[in-house]
Amino acid sequence: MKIALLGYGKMGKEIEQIALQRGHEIVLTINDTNLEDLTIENLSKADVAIEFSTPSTVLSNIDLCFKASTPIVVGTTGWYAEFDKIKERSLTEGKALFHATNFSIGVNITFHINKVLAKIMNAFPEYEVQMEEIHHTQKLDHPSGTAITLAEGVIENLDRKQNYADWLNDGSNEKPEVASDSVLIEALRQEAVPGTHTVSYVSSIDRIDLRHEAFNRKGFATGAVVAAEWLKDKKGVFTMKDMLSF
Ligand SMILES: NC(=O)C1=CN([C@@H]2O[C@H](COP(=O)(O)OP(=O)(O)OC[C@H]3O[C@@H](n4cnc5c(N)ncnc54)[C@H](OP(=O)(O)O)[C@@H]3O)[C@@H](O)[C@H]2O)C=CC1
Ligand SMILES: O=C(O)C1=N[C@H](C(=O)O)C[C@H](O)C1
Repeated sequence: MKIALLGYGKMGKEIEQIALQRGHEIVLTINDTNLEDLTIENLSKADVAIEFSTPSTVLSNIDLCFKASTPIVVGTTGWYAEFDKIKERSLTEGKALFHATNFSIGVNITFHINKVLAKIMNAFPEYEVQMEEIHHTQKLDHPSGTAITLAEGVIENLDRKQNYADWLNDGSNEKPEVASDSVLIEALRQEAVPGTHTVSYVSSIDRIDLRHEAFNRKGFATGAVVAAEWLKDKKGVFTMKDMLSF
C-alpha cells in the first residue's frame, strides 16, 4: 500500500519502520516543517493516511483526508470532544475512518478485562476505583486517551461511577477531592515513559491492580499499520473492537 504519514515524530517514525518491514511504501511524510506538501492532491496519491500529529492539528488533517477521499487511521488523542461530528460527517459523506486511543493489542485486551472487572465490582462497594496514567514529559494532553477509554469502560459497567475527574499531578498540587460518583485519573509525566496505565480497586484491607506497561512504541505502531491494511477498501467508522476477534 502507498501510505501517507501525517505526523512524523516519535510515532510517525516508528510506523514508517513497521510499514516498510510489512512491504508498504511511504509516499508522504508531514511534520511542522513541510506543511506546504499537505495538499489534497498529494493525499489523493496515497491508499491510506496514518495520522499521529497533535490535538490541535488532527481535525484539519481528517478534513483534508475526507476531501481527498483518502481512508484515514487516526491515533492522535485529545480531540474526542469532536468525535460525534466527525463520525456523522464520515458516514454522511461515505468516507473511511479508523480511530483508536490505543492501537496495541495488550492495551485492547486490558480494555476488555477492565469492563469485566468493573461489572464484578458492582457487588463489592467496599472497593474504591482509581486510575493512574504515566507518560513521557512531551505529551500534550491529559488524561491520556487510553485512560479516558478505561474510565469510560468503568463508567459503563460500574453503577456507582458516572463520570471521571482529571488530575495532572506535577508535584505542585494536592490530590483533589472528587464526588463519590467520579473516577479520579491521576496523570504523571516522567522522562521517556511510552505509556503505563493502572486501574486500581482499593479497600481498607487490600488492593487489586489492572496494569498495562508499554516497554516501547512498537505495539502502537504495529497496530496502526495493521489497522491501515484492514481499512483498505472499506467505508465507515471503525475502531479496534471491529478488527479484533474478542
Ligand atoms: N493511539 C495510539 O495508540 C497512540 C497515540 N499517540 C498519540 O499520537 C500523537 C502523536 O504522538 P507522538 O508521535 O508521540 O508525538 P510527536 O510530538 O513526537 O509527533 C507529532 C508530530 O506531528 C507533527 N505535526 C505538527 N503539525 C502537524 C500538522 N499540521 N500535520 C501533521 N503533522 C504535524 C510534528 O511536527 P514537528 O516535530 O515539526 O513539530 C511531529 O512530527 C499524540 O496525540 C499521542 O497521544 C501516541 C502513541 C500511541
Ligand atoms: O502520547 C503518547 O505517547 C501516547 N498516547 C496515547 C494516549 O493518550 O493514550 C497512547 C499511548 O499511551 C501513548
